[in-house]
Amino acid sequence: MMEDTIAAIATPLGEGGIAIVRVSGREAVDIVEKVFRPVPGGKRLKDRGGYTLGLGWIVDRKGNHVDEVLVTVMRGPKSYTAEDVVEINCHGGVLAAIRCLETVLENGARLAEPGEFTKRAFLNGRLDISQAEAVIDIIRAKTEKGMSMAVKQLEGMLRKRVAELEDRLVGLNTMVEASIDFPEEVGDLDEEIARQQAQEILRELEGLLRAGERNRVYQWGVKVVIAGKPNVGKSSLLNALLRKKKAIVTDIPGTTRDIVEDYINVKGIPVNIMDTAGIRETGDLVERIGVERSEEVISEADIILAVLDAGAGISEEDERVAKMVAGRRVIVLVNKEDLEEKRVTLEEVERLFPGQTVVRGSVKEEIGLEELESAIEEAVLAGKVEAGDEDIMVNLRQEEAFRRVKTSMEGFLAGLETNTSLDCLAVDIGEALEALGEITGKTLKEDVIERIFRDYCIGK
Ligand SMILES: Nc1nc2c(c(=O)[nH]1)N(C=O)[C@@H](CNc1ccc(C(=O)N[C@@H](CCC(=O)O)C(=O)O)cc1)CN2
Ligand SMILES: Nc1nc2c(ncn2[C@@H]2O[C@H](COP(=O)(O)OP(=O)(O)OP(=O)(O)O)[C@@H](O)[C@H]2O)c(=O)[nH]1
Ligand SMILES: [Mg+2]
Repeated sequence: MMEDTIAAIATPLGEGGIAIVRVSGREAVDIVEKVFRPVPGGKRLKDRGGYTLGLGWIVDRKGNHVDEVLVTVMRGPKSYTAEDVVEINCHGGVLAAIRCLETVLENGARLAEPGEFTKRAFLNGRLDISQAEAVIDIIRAKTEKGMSMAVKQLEGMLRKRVAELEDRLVGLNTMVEASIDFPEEVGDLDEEIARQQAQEILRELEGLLRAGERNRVYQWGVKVVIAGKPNVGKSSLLNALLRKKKAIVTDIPGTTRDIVEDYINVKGIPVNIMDTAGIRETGDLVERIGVERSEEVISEADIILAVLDAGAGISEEDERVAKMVAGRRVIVLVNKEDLEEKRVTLEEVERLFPGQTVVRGSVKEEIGLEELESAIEEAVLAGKVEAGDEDIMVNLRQEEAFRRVKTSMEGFLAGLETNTSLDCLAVDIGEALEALGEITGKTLKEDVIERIFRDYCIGK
């Protein structure tokens, strides 16, 4: 149990219906008791049962009413942190929340660090670290899909899978240790069984790593940059995908100069989409800076949407764009297909962007947009979709640990082949178990734990 009692505002600072000041720790009830005055006939906090609400006033040292509030008591271990928690529900104004918080801090609570409530839930064993990490993923989720995967993680999806792996490893370890400790009784290690077990563990690890890599895009999203020469319809495309008139569209080449960006949801993938200045040689200083910026963001894109103008035909400027994006993941949109006179052939597009996905359409007539979104999804998931992969999330920290488990298991298998000593095999398994423990937080070092929670919001 932690020493200090911590407090923070758990809701965003701004005008709203209600704001919550959360207090957690051994003295949570005592501290709030000092500043809470129940309405006549209402119970004192000490006498309240867990998970009940009481109406009253928060009063400061001078006896002034700070705000009218509802107070919830949740007694540990039945609370978010597994400690005594008191939540003060005050009116949703910035000052109401700050004044209630100050009153609690003046009476012995300390301001909580970012993520400290969740950290306590972890340190007190209510959540493992993969579930604690899921809490922040839920808060930051940008699409339904990202949200639903984070919720599964909070429910303990990865925790369960790691526990199963751990069971298998412990089983394998028992086999090896028994042969070391009681060679007469159990005899030599049955290498065939050990090999099979290790291979099964490896297969499971590979599945988790694959699913993790694929599913991370639903959490983090991708950066898609619209590129092309002036006047092909890049800004029109941005607006069409956003379903709002965000960027200025005119028939004057060189309209866009700044990068215009926003987020769209493409089949559950959060896409940061950017419109750029049309690429061309220009004497206009402002436009030239715009073109430089385009080149910069193009170089950082995950996917480039290269737009061509079916009516204008291929020009030197298109060649320049093609060179710029050669070797990258590109989706080509041949735009303005609604025009009578078409001057762009598929052969030319194929020559310019060999092997890339081509979509023909018209932003003006809203033709080809669906196909474009599917092409984005395909490009993002290219090579990553595998039957049997599930909605499991594996973040980079967890992935790194899984890779170490994998390396140890490969070492174990190699050891079996070369008849290494049993002691060496036991070391491999020990290392695998240690790395696995980092995923749930069993064997995490203090500084890593600190780093994980530092990214959280105050009050979480
Ligand atoms: N007002 C409020 N709303 C909130 C939270 C909160 O802490 N306060 N939460 C978080 O920020 C989330 C809810 N998460 C929670 C998870 C577990 C427990 C809890 O008390 N668990 C105990 C007892 C469960 C029971 O009643 O049996 C336990 O697991 O032992 C509370 C909140 C979202 N909404
Ligand atoms: N006929 C036709 N015109 C289009 C289509 N898409 C865009 N346009 C027109 O093409 C012109 C240029 O569109 P923009 O979206 O401003 O082009 P841009 O590529 O952003 O141009 P810059 O910002 O100058 O690089 C506008 O007059 C649009 O209305 C289309 O599918 N068909
Ligand atoms: Mg534009």
